[in-house]
Amino acid sequence: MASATFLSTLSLANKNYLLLTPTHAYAKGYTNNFRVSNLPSIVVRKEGSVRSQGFVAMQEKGGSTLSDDSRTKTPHVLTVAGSDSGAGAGIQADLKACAARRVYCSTVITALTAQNTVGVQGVSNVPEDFVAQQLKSVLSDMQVDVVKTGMLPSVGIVKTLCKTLREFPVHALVVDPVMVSTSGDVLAGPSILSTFLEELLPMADIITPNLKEASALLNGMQLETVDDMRSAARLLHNMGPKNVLVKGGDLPDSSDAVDILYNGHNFYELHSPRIRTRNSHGTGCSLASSIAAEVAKGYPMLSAVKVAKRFVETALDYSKEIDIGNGPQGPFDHLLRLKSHSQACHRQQPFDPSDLFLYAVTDSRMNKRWGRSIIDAVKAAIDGGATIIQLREKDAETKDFMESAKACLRICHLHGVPLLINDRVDVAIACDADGVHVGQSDMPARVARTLLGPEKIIGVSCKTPEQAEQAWVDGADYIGCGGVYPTNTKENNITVGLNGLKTVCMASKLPVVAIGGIGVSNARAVMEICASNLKGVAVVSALFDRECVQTETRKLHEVLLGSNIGST
Ligand SMILES: Nc1ncnc2c1ncn2[C@@H]1O[C@H](COP(=O)(O)OP(=O)(O)OP(=O)(O)O)[C@@H](O)[C@H]1O
Ligand SMILES: Cc1ncc(CO)c(N)n1
Ligand SMILES: [Mg+2]
Repeated sequence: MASATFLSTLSLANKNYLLLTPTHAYAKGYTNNFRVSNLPSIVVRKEGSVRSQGFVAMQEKGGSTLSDDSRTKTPHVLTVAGSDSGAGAGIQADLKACAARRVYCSTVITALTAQNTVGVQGVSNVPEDFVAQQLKSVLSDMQVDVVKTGMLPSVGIVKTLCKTLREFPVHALVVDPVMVSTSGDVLAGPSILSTFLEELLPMADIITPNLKEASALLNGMQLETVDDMRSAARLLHNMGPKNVLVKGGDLPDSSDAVDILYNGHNFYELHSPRIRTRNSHGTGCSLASSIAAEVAKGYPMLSAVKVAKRFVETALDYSKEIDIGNGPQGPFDHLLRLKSHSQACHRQQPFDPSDLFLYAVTDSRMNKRWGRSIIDAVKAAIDGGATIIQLREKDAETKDFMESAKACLRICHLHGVPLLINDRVDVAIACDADGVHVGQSDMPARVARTLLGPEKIIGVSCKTPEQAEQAWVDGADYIGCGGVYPTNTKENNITVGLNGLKTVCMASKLPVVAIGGIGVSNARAVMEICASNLKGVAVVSALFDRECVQTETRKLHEVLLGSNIGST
């Protein structure tokens, strides 16, 4: 939409900079994060006249960046749409889709709708001048890359938008010509059609009508087949938008959800399997927002549409069982997070330090030696009284490890026992384990926390108070301290002894589990160091390098029950 012009040249730190507006810089591809790699670095001043005037100072070729002054551009979509109180469509869907697609989303609200899974019970338009005020607030301050429109309920609002966009040009405009909700309620009446066609469509980089909307824009043309969708796309393209996506979500008798993209040169027939679900309210808004998000990241239109369609399909598939509202069309879950909480067997319990009481750590070599599978080993340990399981499978192939971990997780959850994965944060994520245990040379706990999120359990092996302090700072949930006694399970492992264990316990607020050479004969001595945060013992050989895992676990359980764990 915008043509780039350099506004002037400026000298900063004895180097020459070209001044251009952020929008122009974007339009020319001069930004760092838009995949235009062989261009000079962009410098945005944090304070002072350059930034506050809304300009981007771009260093001339060959120079270096002003490092402490540089800012990375965050992809930004502005949605101009109606609010849906049920939060399945409209502004709320746009915010969730943009969050899921990882771009920033600002919002200009054009109307409030009282809406739920049954239908639309009421609509109240926002006054035109207040829509104008919202648009100006956002566009005059923030560097919006893409504007996406949804419900534009009056001619005045459409005109206001077009006027403001001429004043504040953006990189791209995505128009979802929302007219009628799936429940059949009118969201923008026929009175807006002529302004829509004459003013808004010619400015659009893409329009995304569904079958009914394409038909309304084309004077009631009948659309029943994919060929009809192609004809409609061509006719709509003649009205000025650079791309047309006719969505076939409502195409009768089609096993696939087929959309037609036309860019004036080529047709692309985009298929995805049709998900059988009640929860498809807001697919159109979400698709358009996701397209806007990908364009804001710098992707070309065809890739943006493909990614967006795949995202909607994945989210619909994921959300099939979500049960919200009593009407015919429910919302779906953009962030793919709701299901695990609604399924009882996956309910994540908060970490309970007393789970460290009898901590069983599997070992692939020992299992092999005794001819048992990892699943049998875990079952036997749980039957014997293990209160937490860690899978430590140093030799396993990743694929096998993942499959066994999933099976073990099911068993552990049936018994209310948490399952942790040693070292392999990727495997923990892939099988949605309860957490990980990492050593000093593994992935730092702080990084694991970022990847796993706030709820998962993270344990760290520590031998010293300094390591224990770092584990706390990094957000670990517990410390594994050892080797308390010499052990063959781990090569070159320094033994810290009971004194080392006590020192770490005293130095930390975190719960501690002792590890290394511990078994029935010495577990009591370990627990008798009397540190209130020593919550249990972790055991490998004493359980798994034995003929009967269940019997050994039970014996250890009895010894621990007789000790005074965490009681002082
Ligand atoms: N059941 C489904 N399975 C897979 N994809 C679907 C399904 N329903 C719709 N889609 C896809 O979702 C996107 C949105 O299309 P749809 O025709 O549902 O838009 P819409 O009618 O504007 O939606 P809204 O209810 O938000 O107004 C399209 O890419 C479409 O192909
Ligand atoms: C507010 C709003 N915008 C768009 C749609 C279309 O899904 C809807 N139902 N509600
Ligand atoms: Mg729609």
